[in-house]
Amino acid sequence: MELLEIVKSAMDTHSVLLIFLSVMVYLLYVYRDKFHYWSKRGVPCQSPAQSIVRTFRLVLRMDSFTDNFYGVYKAFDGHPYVGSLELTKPILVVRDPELARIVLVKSFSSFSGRLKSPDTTLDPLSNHLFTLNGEKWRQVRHKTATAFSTAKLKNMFHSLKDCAREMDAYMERAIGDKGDVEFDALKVMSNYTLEVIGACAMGIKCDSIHDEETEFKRFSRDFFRFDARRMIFTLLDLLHPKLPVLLKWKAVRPEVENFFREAIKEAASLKESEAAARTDFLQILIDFQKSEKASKTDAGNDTELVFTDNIIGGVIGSFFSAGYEPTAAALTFCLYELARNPQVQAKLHEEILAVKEKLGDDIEYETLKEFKYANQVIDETLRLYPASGILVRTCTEPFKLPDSDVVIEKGTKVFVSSYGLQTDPRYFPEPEKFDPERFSEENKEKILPGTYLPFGDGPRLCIAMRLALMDVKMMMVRLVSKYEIHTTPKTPKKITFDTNSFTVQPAEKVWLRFRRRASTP
Ligand code: HEM
Repeated sequence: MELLEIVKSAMDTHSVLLIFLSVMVYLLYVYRDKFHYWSKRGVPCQSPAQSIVRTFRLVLRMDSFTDNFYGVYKAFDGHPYVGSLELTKPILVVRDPELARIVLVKSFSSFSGRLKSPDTTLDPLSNHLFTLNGEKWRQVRHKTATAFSTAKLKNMFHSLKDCAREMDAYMERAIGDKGDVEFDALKVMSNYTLEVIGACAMGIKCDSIHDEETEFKRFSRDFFRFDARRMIFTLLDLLHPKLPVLLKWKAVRPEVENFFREAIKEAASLKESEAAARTDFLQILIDFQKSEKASKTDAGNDTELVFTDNIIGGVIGSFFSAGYEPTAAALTFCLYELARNPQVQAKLHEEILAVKEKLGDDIEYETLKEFKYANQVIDETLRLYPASGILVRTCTEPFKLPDSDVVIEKGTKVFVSSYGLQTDPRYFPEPEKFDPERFSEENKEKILPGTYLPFGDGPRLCIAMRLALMDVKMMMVRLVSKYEIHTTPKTPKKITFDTNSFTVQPAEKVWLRFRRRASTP
């Protein structure tokens, strides 16, 4: 029996409690000094027991990441920051907009790290933009960002439209003569966004719209999934950073790694044999690699490439995972809120009719700009459901917190609770109310910097923000122009967050009814 299976079966029994209680007692004894790290520095903090319970709730997937840190945010009202521990390591939770801006933007040089970069030999595909740090991250980010220029986005828009047409055909077939259909919205939107990311990332078809459990779907989900394997990896890493390496424990499962390696190899060899120029991310990364190799040969330089095959694999794999899940969730949450707020949906539909009357039925890249209220709906949705309720940074050089003597030491992780800030009544009155007017032209200006961070902020801001917004907006507008969206008796009254995912995903199925509009032929 594989070690993982043994641990999994153990988790079904009470022995798991016993194991963790023993670990807690052991840790409390061995690391008793470290538990007072923050209180010794005069920083308001969770008690050691609270920190340990919080960490275990996270590792055992009893809380989502967002809720876990939101608990800290709520409990320390009036404090700009809160000390806590990840088992024995100090972490700082930021709950003040100005400090959030300092960490993410103004003092980026002191907080340029995010997660620990995994061992490159043991776990090569785990090295990508989310985990790279320092100069390597800067080089990869700088080059990869060119894949999201306006010209490239315009090209991607054509791929989006092809996928949207396929989606239309799927919806129409499902609705048939009945006039309406009930869908698990996240599933259908995930099928669509995976198809989009396949086209943009590798110029391929994933064949996911027709609802089959394709390998692309399974492995893209698994790339970042917070499953039992990753839970053990996290725990080992927290106990001692060398443990995963010593035990040869990889964050990305070997099957997932092999799948992406093979898929990339196949797509790359197809490109070699094609005459037409390609503009997908993989092609762009391959081109970087080629020019890097050429310039190193010319200069007689044999230093390691930035765009190695492993980095290309990691970037593409992470794009698949980070690309399709949050975009699908954002679309699902938009549709959910539109269904629950018919007056908002009616206003959006009016805007769509007005724009179509002015510019014609076909939505083009330029036309998208006209849908101002659609932007407000998306902005408000991402306020209530940000893809990541916390933004993580690692301190890369000692930093003195403003107006205090507290120095954040190199290596300390800093968590900005974006969900806490975005749902704080001080910054967003009646925070639970879905109100797109908060983002109208005149109200938008009143939003305090550092309180609205759905794509993060600063140099590590989501690299694909413009693509994601274009994708969500186009599909939402298309759907609302053709269908009325309604809740059903099965639609959850309130969204709870999935504890098995790093990103904000609904824990329950979001059932919605799509009814063909009378005016649609
Ligand atoms: C609605 C959809 C999306 C949302 C809400 C979202 C949100 C985010 C957030 C909050 C971060 C962290 C930023 C920070 O730490 O400051 C992030 C980072 C990132 N996102 Fe997205 N994202 C979305 C779609 C995508 C897509 C489609 C891709 C890829 C095609 C992508 C690729 C990335 C990458 C690579 C990073 C890491 C950037 C770095 O550290 O340099 N995201 N995203």
